[in-house]
Amino acid sequence: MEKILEVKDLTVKIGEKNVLTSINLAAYKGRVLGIIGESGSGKTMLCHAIMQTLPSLAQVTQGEVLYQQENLFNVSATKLRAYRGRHLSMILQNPSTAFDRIKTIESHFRETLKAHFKLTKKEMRQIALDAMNKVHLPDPEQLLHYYPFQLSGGMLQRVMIALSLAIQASLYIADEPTTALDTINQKQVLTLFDRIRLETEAAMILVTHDLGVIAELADDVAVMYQGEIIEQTNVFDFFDAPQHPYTKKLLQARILG
Ligand SMILES: Nc1ncnc2c1ncn2[C@@H]1O[C@H](COP(=O)(O)OP(=O)(O)OP(=O)(O)O)[C@@H](O)[C@H]1O
Repeated sequence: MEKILEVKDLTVKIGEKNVLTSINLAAYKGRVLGIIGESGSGKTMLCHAIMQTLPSLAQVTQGEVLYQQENLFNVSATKLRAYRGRHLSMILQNPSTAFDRIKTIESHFRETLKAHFKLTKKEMRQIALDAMNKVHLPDPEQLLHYYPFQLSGGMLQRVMIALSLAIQASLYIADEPTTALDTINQKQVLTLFDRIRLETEAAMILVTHDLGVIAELADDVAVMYQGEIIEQTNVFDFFDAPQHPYTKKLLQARILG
């Protein structure tokens, strides 16, 4: 298995409080790592630490985030920006915040592609159309002229995924990507992630509250509790042989629920 990203012994504080304590995890090519845990357990902070977008109050007191062997805490801001747009892709819970409301969908594709590749307008247009077709957006030609506010949340989520596909990101970090969507769109987005993982062999980190999402997509699971990973295992052992009392409780709650 090819390791794309590794977090080593990472501790992050806000004030006196450890929001992340000694986190160790890895994301592998073609595999989905599901991160599950209750509200406030540090899942979003971990995504921010990986993307190097921690709030300014947060202080990294120890540890590393290694992308292809390079510690992201030590790379220059320019290189980091290039990595972020090109290799590490964050799929947000609320897609509307990721778009500029005064720019068309085509402008978003152009800006993203221009930042990383030398392409003609025609080539960029074709890449955008191909990516939108892959995520089953209806009438991509027409959509290129639309503004973000003219699209539904589910469609915007798919445009965001299409943007990551267009640049061929090698790691997708999705923080509760389906929470804001209705059931039909949730299902479509999950199916899409599964296809992307198979077709592109990208690594994925998928943060969720939802055990159903874990069951459907994850290959490996990390359980977070109060800023720590308390259990990390493959998805089969997670459901069939949970070790930690908190994990057992989490699974029990689902059976009862
Ligand atoms: N800007 C901030 N300033 C201070 N503390 C923060 C800030 N953002 C988050 N925290 C704290 O960091 C801890 C981890 O929060 P985080 O948002 O990562 O949890 P989470 O597991 O993603 O929760 P949720 O599932 O509700 O999104 C929490 O105790 C939270 O109160």
